[in-house]
Amino acid sequence: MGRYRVRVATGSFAFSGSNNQVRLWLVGLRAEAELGLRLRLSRGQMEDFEVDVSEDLGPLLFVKLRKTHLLLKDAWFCNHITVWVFQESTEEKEIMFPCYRWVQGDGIICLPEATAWMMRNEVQGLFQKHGEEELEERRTLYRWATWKEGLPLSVAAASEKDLPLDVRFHEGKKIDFEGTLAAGMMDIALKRLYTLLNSWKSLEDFDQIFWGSKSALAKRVHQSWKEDDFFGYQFLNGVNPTLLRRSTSLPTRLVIPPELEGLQVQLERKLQEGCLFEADFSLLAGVQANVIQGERQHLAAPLVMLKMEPDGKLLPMAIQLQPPCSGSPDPPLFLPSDPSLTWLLAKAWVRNSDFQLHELQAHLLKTHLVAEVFAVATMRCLPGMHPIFKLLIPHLRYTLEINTRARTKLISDGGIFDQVVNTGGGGHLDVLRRATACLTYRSLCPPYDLADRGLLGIPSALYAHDALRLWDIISRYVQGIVHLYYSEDKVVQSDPELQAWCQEITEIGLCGAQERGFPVSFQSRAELCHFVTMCIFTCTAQHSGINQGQLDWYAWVPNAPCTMRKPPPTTKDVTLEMVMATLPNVHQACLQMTIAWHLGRFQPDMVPLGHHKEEYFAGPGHKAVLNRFQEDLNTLEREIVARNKGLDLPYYYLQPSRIENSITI
Ligand SMILES: CCCCC/C=C\C[C@@H](/C=C/C=C\C/C=C\CCCC(=O)O)OO
Ligand SMILES: [Fe+2]
Repeated sequence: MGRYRVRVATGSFAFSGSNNQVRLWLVGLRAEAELGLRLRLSRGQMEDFEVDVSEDLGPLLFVKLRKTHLLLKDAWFCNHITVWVFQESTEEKEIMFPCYRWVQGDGIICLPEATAWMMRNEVQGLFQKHGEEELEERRTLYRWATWKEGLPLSVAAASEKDLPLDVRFHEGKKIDFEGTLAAGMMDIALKRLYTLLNSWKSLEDFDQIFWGSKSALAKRVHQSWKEDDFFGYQFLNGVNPTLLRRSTSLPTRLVIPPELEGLQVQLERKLQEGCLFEADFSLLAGVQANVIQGERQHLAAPLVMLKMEPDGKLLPMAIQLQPPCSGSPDPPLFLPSDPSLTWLLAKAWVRNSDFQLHELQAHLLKTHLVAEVFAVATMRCLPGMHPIFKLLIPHLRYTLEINTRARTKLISDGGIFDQVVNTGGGGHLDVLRRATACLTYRSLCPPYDLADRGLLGIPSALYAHDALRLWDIISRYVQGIVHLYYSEDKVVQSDPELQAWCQEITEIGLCGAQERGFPVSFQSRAELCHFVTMCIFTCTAQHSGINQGQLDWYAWVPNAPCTMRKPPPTTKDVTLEMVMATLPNVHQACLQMTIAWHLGRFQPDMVPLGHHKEEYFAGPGHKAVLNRFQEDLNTLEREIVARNKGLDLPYYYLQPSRIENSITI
């Protein structure tokens, strides 16, 4: 017997409230009691009421709730339920029952109290049983599917409408996503009309479509895209900082003709000095190019050699557009000393190739699709009371829906890639398969990836610096939470749900990725923390570092052409007509600008890294860990803002306030 105060918190986004009636039960170790209330819950409200219960319930384990409707079914989003227990001679006790899910239909939902996992082996196994039943239901809701062979598995959903309501865009996000896309398409129509009667013969003609709100950096790209140091800078701190590596030898594919002996000497000298770098796009070699409106597009697989100057600038030394092919003449090397249009076209080919590997390998595969594997495995293997579920779930928000939309609109038959990208038409799937086949665990962990690529300790490598700082901050946060639950390595080893989660990611979701360094089990807290840090880093910092730059670097199309309509040059006599006939046409350029803007813009309902409002954990320990995380992020924010003040080109993609808490776009 006792007096209870109950608080019911409803979500604050559109349609969270419900006109249906909601009934509640308190379930204790010794008994359960219906609270006899018929609640109608309003959006964004916390509604309190007090009840006296005659039975002796014992320690509260669950709250059960059930929504009943007379006529209209009206889903309700339950944030959480909090119960205060008043008993004689004891302090009032607050017990939290997190939910953060839609309550649909008239089934009974059972919410375990927030610290249930700590008692999973006690209370007559009630929590264990609840977790098993929960996973049984989740495994029917979240099923693996093979969208295309050779790619990571995805969630089974033909379109976003097939996804469970709990992982769908909330109404505001959906309206914003679809509304701005429609506005972007209008933009294209206007630009097409405007350019209809005008020429498309010079590079300046791209100015005709370069209007509308532009970031300061996009305007700078428009100004400086032809400059060699600006070209080199992008490999370090542009939209795709994942390809550059310090050379350890001259690449075997680099064939230097005798007449360029001087170049050979320079390259070798830079190699000896440790300041020779390379960007190798060999992954694109032999990929079938798209056919757009009956016009064959073309692809290259460049190699770029660059030198790091003492002032931190990265300058191109030579570009080889295609790898040597036996039985064919050696491919020409394009040099900064070539005629300006020739050198500019060679750089444009590199930028087009970088567009392909950035969007397909660095962006789609190594953030979106990998995050989707984490999301599906988490929903299938970890019950809501599991600490790793609670730690990860805020970083998986909206990812299943944005990826499903990408599969149906972007990389689908007739999607954006088929419409305007030179790897479209099936080549993009070939690139995704090749990239998946060489996707390593180390490449998703900046301390290893940057070391392997020889990019540690370079003052002008701002992405590298900020990525390492964020990795350490996230790692401390993960360790703080994990150590609250796993007191020693044995507890990790003996957690079957955790081990199943790891195995499902590596062996099923990533299709046997143990061959590429991914773990199939966790033998220690350190291994668990490293893996979960990689998950959160990928879903937050890495995606922000790779996604945001589309707005800045892809708006001026000649800097990142989505397609190339003529073959790569094989001689040095290049004309402006060749350049304009090669770069995207008006329609292709307009669509690129619209999609790049749509995907790269700031999301209106974005949640900054570490600032999710959902409270899955209970108890002072978690709050202290989360507070420390937020303090560390604030410190880094100040560091980056101060650093950027002194930079000609500020790097802000990994500024914590600009990092979204999950992959939502
Ligand atoms: C040309 C840019 C390709 C970017 C591919 C990389 C990652 C996927 C992307 C998510 C996209 C999600 C949905 C598709 C968005 C717009 C297409 C709409 C086209 C249409 O409706 O006609 O990450 O940001
Ligand atoms: Fe994205």
